[in-house]
Amino acid sequence: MERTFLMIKPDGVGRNLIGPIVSRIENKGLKIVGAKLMTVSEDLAKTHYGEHSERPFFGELVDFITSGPVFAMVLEGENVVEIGRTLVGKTNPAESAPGTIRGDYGMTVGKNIIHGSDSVASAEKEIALWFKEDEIIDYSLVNAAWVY
Ligand SMILES: Nc1ncnc2c1ncn2[C@@H]1O[C@H](COP(=O)(O)OP(=O)(O)OP(=O)(O)O)[C@@H](O)[C@H]1O
Repeated sequence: MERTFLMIKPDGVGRNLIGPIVSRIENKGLKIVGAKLMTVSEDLAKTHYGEHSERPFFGELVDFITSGPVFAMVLEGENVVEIGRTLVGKTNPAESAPGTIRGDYGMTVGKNIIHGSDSVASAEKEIALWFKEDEIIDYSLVNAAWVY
């Protein structure tokens, strides 16, 4: 089954949004197979956002993501990468529709609450970067038959 990586950023954790965001994920029918509250090292931040290393906001982005705890998750489900991105919304909360996480909770691109993998390939890379194999749990949800 497909997996994706979502991470509630320090602004989302600091604004007590872990509960409301996790509720949306569970209500949608996605399965959480990994979850942890953690601090992000500078190395991890730089590797995760490596593709932006030449952008003018890179330093700010690394400072922000290492400024407080994040809540990292691995989610599983059919087509979960695309569904995860839809739940998250567009990068800029101003363009993100109401009903999406960024559309409902965010105001600026620099503090946009949550990250979600943008492709199956990045999801695989990000899961391997953020989670050890034994932190991901394989189990069945009895209500899966009502989702699929
Ligand atoms: N112009 C900007 N100014 C400040 N921060 C920015 C800007 N553009 C992007 N960012 C930050 O860099 C992150 C990565 O940008 P990217 O274009 O990969 O968007 P994304 O894939 O929607 O975001 P994320 O990777 O966090 O899910 C954004 O989520 C945002 O926090």
